[in-house]
Amino acid sequence: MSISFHSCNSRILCCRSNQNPRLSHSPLNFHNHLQIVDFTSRCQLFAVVDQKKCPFFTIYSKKNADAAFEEASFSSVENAVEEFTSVMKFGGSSVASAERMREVAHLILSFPEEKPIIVLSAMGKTTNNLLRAGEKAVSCGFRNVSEIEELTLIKELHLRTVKELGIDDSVISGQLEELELLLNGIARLKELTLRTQDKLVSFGECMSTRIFAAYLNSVGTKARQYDAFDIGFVTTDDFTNAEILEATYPAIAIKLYGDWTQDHAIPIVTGFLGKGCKSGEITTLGRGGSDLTATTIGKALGLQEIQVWKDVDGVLTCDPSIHPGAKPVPYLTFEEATELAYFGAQVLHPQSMRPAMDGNIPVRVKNSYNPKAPGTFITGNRDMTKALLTSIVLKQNVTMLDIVSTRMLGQFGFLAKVFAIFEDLGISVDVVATSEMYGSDWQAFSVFRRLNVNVQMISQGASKVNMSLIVNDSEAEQCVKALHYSFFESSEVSEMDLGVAFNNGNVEAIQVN
Ligand SMILES: Nc1ncnc2c1ncn2[C@@H]1O[C@H](COP(=O)(O)OP(=O)(O)O)[C@@H](O)[C@H]1O
Ligand SMILES: N[C@@H](CC(=O)OP(=O)(O)O)C(=O)O
Repeated sequence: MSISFHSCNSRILCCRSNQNPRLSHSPLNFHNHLQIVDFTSRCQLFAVVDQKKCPFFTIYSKKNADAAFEEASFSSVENAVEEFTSVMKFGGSSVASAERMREVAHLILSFPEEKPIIVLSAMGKTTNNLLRAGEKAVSCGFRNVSEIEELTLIKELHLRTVKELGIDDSVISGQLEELELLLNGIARLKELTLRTQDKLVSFGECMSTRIFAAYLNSVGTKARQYDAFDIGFVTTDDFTNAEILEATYPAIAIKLYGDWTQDHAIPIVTGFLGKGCKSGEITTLGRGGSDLTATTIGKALGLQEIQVWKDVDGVLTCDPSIHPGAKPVPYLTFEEATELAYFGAQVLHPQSMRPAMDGNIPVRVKNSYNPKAPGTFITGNRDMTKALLTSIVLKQNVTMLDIVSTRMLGQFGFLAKVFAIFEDLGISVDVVATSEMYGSDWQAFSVFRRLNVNVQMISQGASKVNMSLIVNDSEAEQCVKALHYSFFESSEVSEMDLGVAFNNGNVEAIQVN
């Protein structure tokens, strides 16, 4: 068996949903976790949390919750919370300065009928600067920590912002002091573990939310800041890439609703952050994780809509930094959005659609710089009759492995053995194309033929929503532009424009990623 490695490839992906039957998501059944107990019109929320899974985290043990239920006649209500209508997440680019924060505040207050929960990311590129500061602290010597350029940038941005917003810097002075102390510790230890890294980056969201909540209060809009790790965002202890645990949903519903009923104030919640269920330490949900924070809150509270505010007019037909001609995609299904995110569309966090899908809650991707643009509306399913191609995603620097063996013919378990090796090495496999013998009899693409580009592999996703094509890295961006022109810019567009003729003759979906 010979194995050859092709490195420096790119995987190109255009995503188009086929007419999938409506995905049946049963809305989250609160009544497994959360009983609404109606005591003489006062509504209390009880959560039954498995203490074994989250030892440090107890709301009610099953026993005393059951006892409470027996005492009270309770009526469960459809939505756990009537009070909140939506969750609005604003990414780093939307809150990058004092001026942007003012714009976002104005945007929120321009929907008086809404009762939103706000999720914020760190300001601008603060997360990247925190990571770089941590890396420098490992080797700069503890006497030089205060000279780290990125630390200076972070301090200047946040102190300038509070000054320009007219709020007292005591809102973040403690955070900045603690940040410098942590960098000193990293410098003394000459070590930056993933656990420490999560604590380090958490300062970004902790500061942006404190500043924003203080600003809203200063302009007369009552707001309350929350660190997600303190209100029940319970995760695995997989630092830098933690997964949210089920216990999160009832916990945050209780906390946010409970506080609201005591004292109405707009919740301003840190995106991206959680707390490890065993360690009790701060974790992060993976880069771009604030999207997941927002959809988790949407599901937990059974909200009507989840809004993800970015610096682009929604999910676009390709990355605008590759092709400025990219256009907004008006509608997507959760499945399409997940595939696009998974295969590299930076615009959404790969895991973020799951809570929205589970709770069957629509997601709207909007542009905080151009709020009048309709954006992209993501739901369980959509009219596919006119859809030809949805979007093109490019994921660079993937490695393609050709496995050729005459002994593969008719052998069962061959691929299982191959994947067991990948599992042992901790390598995730994006796409697979198999045939009983090597190579493929795919016909060429007219677009690629015009570019004289050799497609090294084609693979259709199991979901039939996407098709991946492997080409050389050096040719990838021109392929994206040419495909984008063929499908989204030239007047005559047909499936045969791509000159695609697959074995089975039908073009379910083509990913140019
Ligand atoms: N298909 C796509 N549609 C929209 N944006 C995309 C796409 N692919 C990549 N992007 C990039 O994603 C960016 C928005 O995502 P992100 O940086 O996470 O925004 P934010 O920080 O505001 O949450 C855009 O500025 C754009 O450059
Ligand atoms: N600040 C974190 C979390 C996040 O989601 O940011 P943004 O919304 O700017 O993508 C990051 O940079 O990954």
